[in-house]
Amino acid sequence: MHDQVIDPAGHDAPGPACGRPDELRVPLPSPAEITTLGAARAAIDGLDAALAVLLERRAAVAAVVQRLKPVGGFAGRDPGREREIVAAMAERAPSLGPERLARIMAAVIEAGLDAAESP
Ligand SMILES: C=C(O[C@@H]1C=C(C(=O)O)C=C[C@H]1O)C(=O)O
Repeated sequence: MHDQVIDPAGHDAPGPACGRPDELRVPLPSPAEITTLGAARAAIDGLDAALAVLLERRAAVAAVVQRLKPVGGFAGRDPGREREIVAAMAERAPSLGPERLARIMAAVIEAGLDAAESP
């Protein structure tokens, strides 16, 4: 279904391949090639492992932005910037579309701001 995956923590569970601490390589499973429930769940577990790494790193970078902006945190929330982010993501994920991505990214952004304020 997809390439061998190397778990950086050395566990058996599927995980993103991290060749270096600053690099993440993820095999993208092909939905059309998945034919069993177990394979589908294994594919989701691999994707979720990569998402977790990306979400944690995104929150850490968003926390840097909060320290650099004149007004950070929830008080400095920037709806225009958030719309730009969603529009750019909608180009890469057209099947999700801007409305669903806006909901997803609102949750991601709020969780990141929350983590920055209460680490
Ligand atoms: C990171 C920023 O601060 C907030 C958080 C954002 C994010 O997590 O992407 C985007 C806009 C702001 O609401 C920013 O202004 O760029």
